[in-house]
Amino acid sequence: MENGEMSNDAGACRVLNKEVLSKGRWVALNEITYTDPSGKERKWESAERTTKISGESDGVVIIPVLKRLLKYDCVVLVKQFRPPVGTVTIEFPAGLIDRGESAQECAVRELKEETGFTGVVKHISPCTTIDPGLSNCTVKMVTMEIDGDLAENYHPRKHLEFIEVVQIPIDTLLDRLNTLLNNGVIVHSIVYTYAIACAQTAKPKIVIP
Ligand SMILES: Nc1nc(=O)[nH]c2c1ncn2[C@H]1C[C@H](O)[C@@H](COP(=O)(O)OP(=O)(O)O)O1
Repeated sequence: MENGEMSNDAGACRVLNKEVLSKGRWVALNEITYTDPSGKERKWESAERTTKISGESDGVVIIPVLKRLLKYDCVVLVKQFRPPVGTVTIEFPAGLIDRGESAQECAVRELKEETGFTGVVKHISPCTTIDPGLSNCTVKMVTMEIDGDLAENYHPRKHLEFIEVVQIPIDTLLDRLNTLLNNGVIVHSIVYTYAIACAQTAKPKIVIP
């Protein structure tokens, strides 16, 4: 490309520098200098977790499905007060990966801590971005199955007292989330997206007249 010629190639964008503007115990505010698709130098303010381990996901988000004999499959969600939004949220169980821990180990530990359930990991996604306009935070989405007919899952005892566990049949998830939203709760986008996907792919119920 000739000097001064415009390009719209996002692949040509580069981060040139990252300056830490402020650093707390958990989060840092960075100013990133980068080149836009036309080659022009620009700045971007960005948050970064101080717990970040280079090359690793910051955390896991777990999609736990509770299966019981003769019962509808339920998705297991957690309800808790979140200071940044100043209200109660409905989220998938989630947490930060500890140093030396795998995503699989983290998911099993966090599910137990937050819900009391013992689950089996079925699938782990690659690193996915959570809010790329705001931060470089990444998570692996971990699908887990909980056998609700196992004795250890009859009366699950969670370790975190301020978290409420909510079990919702998957075929009613979108409706139930909308009801919760009307009552002042904020639903995490990942949960809402999952609910839309479930609703849009659900097989129509057969009604026998
Ligand atoms: N952004 C944060 N600010 C805090 O003041 N404290 C934070 C932040 N992120 C995490 N934490 C603390 C709170 C917990 O004691 C630990 C672990 O959180 P974890 O359960 O792994 O993750 P969340 O479910 O997303 O809170 O870190």
